[in-house]
Parts: sequence; C-alpha cells; structure tokens
Amino acid sequence: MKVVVVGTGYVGLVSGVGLAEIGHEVVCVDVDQAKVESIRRGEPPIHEEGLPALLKKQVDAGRLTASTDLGAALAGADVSLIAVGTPFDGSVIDLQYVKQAATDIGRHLPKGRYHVVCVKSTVVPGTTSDVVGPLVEAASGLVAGRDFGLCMNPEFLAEGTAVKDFMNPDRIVIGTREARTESVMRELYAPFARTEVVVTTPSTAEMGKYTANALLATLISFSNEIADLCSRCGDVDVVDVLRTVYLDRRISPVTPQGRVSPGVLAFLHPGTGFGGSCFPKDLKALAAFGSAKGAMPGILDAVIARNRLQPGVLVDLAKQRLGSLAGRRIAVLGLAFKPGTDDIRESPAVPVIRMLLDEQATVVAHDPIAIEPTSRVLSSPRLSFTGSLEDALQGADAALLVTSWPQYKELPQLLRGKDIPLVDGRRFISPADLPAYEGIGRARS
Ligand SMILES: NC(=O)C1=CN([C@@H]2O[C@H](COP(=O)(O)OP(=O)(O)OC[C@H]3O[C@@H](n4cnc5c(N)ncnc54)[C@H](O)[C@@H]3O)[C@@H](O)[C@H]2O)C=CC1
Ligand SMILES: O=C(O)[C@H]1O[C@H](OP(=O)(O)OP(=O)(O)OC[C@H]2O[C@@H](n3ccc(=O)[nH]c3=O)[C@H](O)[C@@H]2O)[C@H](O)[C@@H](O)[C@@H]1O
Repeated sequence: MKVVVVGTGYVGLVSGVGLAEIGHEVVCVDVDQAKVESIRRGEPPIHEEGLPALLKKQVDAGRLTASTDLGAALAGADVSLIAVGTPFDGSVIDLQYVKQAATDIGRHLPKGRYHVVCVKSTVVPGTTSDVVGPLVEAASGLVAGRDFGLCMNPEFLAEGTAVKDFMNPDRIVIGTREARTESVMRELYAPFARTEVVVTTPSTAEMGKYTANALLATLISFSNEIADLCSRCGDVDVVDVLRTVYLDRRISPVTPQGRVSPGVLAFLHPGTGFGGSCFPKDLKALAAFGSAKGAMPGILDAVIARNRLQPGVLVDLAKQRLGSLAGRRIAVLGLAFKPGTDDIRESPAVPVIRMLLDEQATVVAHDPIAIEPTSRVLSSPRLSFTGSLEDALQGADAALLVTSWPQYKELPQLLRGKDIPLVDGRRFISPADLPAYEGIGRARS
C-alpha cells in the first residue's frame, strides 16, 4: 500500500519507518524543511534507539521518501496518517495542526480511488468525526464514508523504545464506522497478525488512547503519594510496599509456570514524577475536556497536582540531608524526561535545577545526550553541564538522580570511598549498595 504520513516527529517518523519495514511504500511529509532533508539523508532528526539503521535501510531501499509537498505525496496513496502535534494550550487541546493537516489533505485528496484519512495524533473524543471529517469534506467536496474513509488509529509507542514498540504492538485500535475503511486498516497492519485488534468507533478509539495514558499516569501519582506516606512512617520502604501490592494476579499477569510476574511493576518506579510531551499534556487536556462536558475529573486533577509536587520532594530530601543548600555543589544526574531520549519536554530535571538555583546552590548537570536542549532553556552563572559522570561528581556535596540512565548503575562503584550522599529520585540504586543514600518513599537513613 502507499501511505502518506503527515508530521514526522516521534510518532510520524517511527510509524513511517515501521510501515516501510513491513512492506509499504511510505512518504513522510512535514512542513519543516530541515526535518525533511535530514530524513532524506537517512538521518533521523530525533534520538531513538534502532531508528538510524532502520531509516537508512528504508531510504536506501527507496521504500521511504520525505517531502514538504503533500499534494505530490498524496497522488495514488491509499492511506494518510495525521501525526502532527496536539499540545495543550493552557485551557484546552490545541487542534490547530490537526485542522491544518486535515484541510491540506482535503485539498489534495486522491480522486477516483478510496483513500482513508486516519488520525494518529492523540485527540479528544469527537475530533475525527466532528472536526477532521468535515474539514476534509469541505476542502475536497467529497463525502466521508462514501468517497473517502475516515479513521482514528491511536499510537501507543513510548519514547526511548519507540521502534521496538511500533514493531511489537500490544494492540491495534481501529476507530471507524465504515467496513471498507476497517478492511483497508486491517490490510495496513496485516503483518502484525498476532496482535489483538480492537475495532470500534472513532470517538471510542480517541477515548481509549487518553484513558490508557491517564491510567499509567494515575498509577505513577498513586505510587508517589504512597511513597510520601511511606517516607513519613519510619522503617517503611515504598519499593517493597508496591511490590507487595502489584504482585497480585488481579493486577499482574500469571506466567505459564503459575507465578505472578512483575506486570505493571516493571514500569512503575516511585520518583520525581512524570514528564515528557504526552502524560502532562494529555492529562490536562482530558481533565479540561471532562470539565467542559460537565464531568468532575477530580482524580485526573489530583494526578496532575501530585505530579507537580514531586520535584520538590527530591529537593527537600537533599535539604534534609545537607541542611542549607546555599553555596553547596549539587550534581544533578539526568536531564532527559526518561532514559533513551534527548527529549527534555516537561522533564522534572528542569524544575529540580530551578529549585536548587533558587536555594543558591551551584549545580553541575550531567546527561549523556540531553545537554544541548537543556542549555537552551536553563542558564545561570551557577549552572554548568558535563557529559562526564566523574566530572559531575568531582567535589559534589550531593548527587541527585533524576533520570534512570543505565550508566548510573555504576554510581555505587564511583561513589565508593567518597563522602557524597546520593538522593535517588527514581529508586534506581539499591540502598544497601551505598553508605549515604536517600530515596523517595523511604524513611531517611
Ligand atoms: N511522542 C510520543 O511518544 C507519542 C506521541 N503521541 C501523539 O502523537 C502526536 C504527535 O506527537 P509527536 O510525534 O511527539 O509530535 P512532534 O512535535 O515530535 O512532531 C509533530 C510534527 O508535525 C509537523 N507538522 C505540524 N503541522 C504540520 C502540517 N500541517 N503538515 C505537515 N507536518 C506538520 C511538525 O513540524 C513536527 O515535525 C501527538 O498528538 C502526541 O500526543 C502518541 C503516542 C506517542
Ligand atoms: O501517548 C504517548 O505519548 C505515550 O506516553 C507514554 O510514553 P512516554 O511519555 O514516551 O514514556 P513513559 O515511559 O510512559 O514515561 C513517561 C514519564 O513517566 C515517568 N515515569 C514512568 C514510570 C514511573 O513509574 N514513574 C515515572 O515517573 C517517566 O520517567 C517519564 O517522565 C506512554 O508510556 C506511551 O504508551 C504513550 O504512547
């Protein structure tokens, strides 16, 4: 099939490369000329494990091309996937990019063939049917469901593991009211024959995507709230508390050997809170959407509120350990919102560093790949960056672990014999491996 992906960010580019890998002819379209040129060279504009090799392979094979010319790209295409950003504008979801993409597609909709317009961006219920469909109809003069197909197909990949996630989907959700569109989408994903497919309405698909993110974020804030209670109890450690809870067959899967396996535990680590381009904005957009519909999204509001507190919890732990932070040298370990990416959007490292600077501390920030984007949003005469973990620890009064980069597993070895307490914002290091350890959700040592 010929597929056009509109918007070549994390979702668009990874989906495009993945669809090319399973045999489709893909054109990645973006308004950003620099991104298009980078993709044409076979160089991903984003950091994502496995993407450079796969992109190069598909570009070299001629299965994936990139363009700013949507009209040319759409000629002869079977499906277009809208994968543009859907930010939160402070009060509601901002659909300007989705609307523009829908209108642009409508203007160039292939005539004389059944083309499916599919929304992959995360959008509030009703967007595909009530916004995208009418805009494509208005721009094309054609009728949705009769002349062209309309579909919502949410994406569940996570940054850092995006390629692996796309190539091994847990489920495929096809939100459409049309049998013909369903069969086009089934053909698109036919190589993922073993994956469960949920066929439903576009609005249900939209709501399912938000609900998946909202549940994961709720589990994180729930764990963090319990962690806060644990830290006030003395001799209680949240890690074992959560292990006790989540090793329950009603929550976690049972292996063929009959043992309950970690399940959701494999994902959950109490800590500095969730960041990234999705959980924060999706939770806010869903809560705002609910309020506008007359619902009372109290749980969603509480999830957001708890998350705002978490960077401060980490800084407070450092203060409890060191007393005043004024004039102290603090190593902040990790800037990316999670390991495996150089994305710092809504990273808790940013408020952590701001709070440390407000406390008059001197900050040396370490990250293997996210220094450049962070230095564009944070600067102070008391803030420096380094790509060397040893340099970050040199002369530090304390180290604050914010992102669980695998190389931080070496910290017990690097800190041996040094009087540098580690304040673990991800419960990433075993307390037993360090003489001076503070961790979120654990009575103070
Ligand atoms: N980042 C992630 O891990 C995931 C994101 N999502 C959702 O997918 C959507 C896209 O997210 P990201 O890929 O992170 O966004 P992004 O911001 O990385 O990329 C969006 C791209 O769309 C381009 N664009 C904007 N308007 C355009 C237009 N009219 N025509 C062509 N290109 C246009 C931008 O230049 C940009 O390259 C969002 O709704 C997000 O919530 C869903 C699952 C995972
Ligand atoms: O809709 C999206 O954009 C995506 O959002 C998340 O993916 P992502 O934000 O890339 O990464 P996650 O691994 O979910 O982590 C999000 C944030 O939560 C934090 N987190 C995660 C787990 C945890 O226990 N505690 C915690 O604070 C991470 O450090 C990170 O800051 C979801 O996991 C994806 O399924 C979804 O497709």
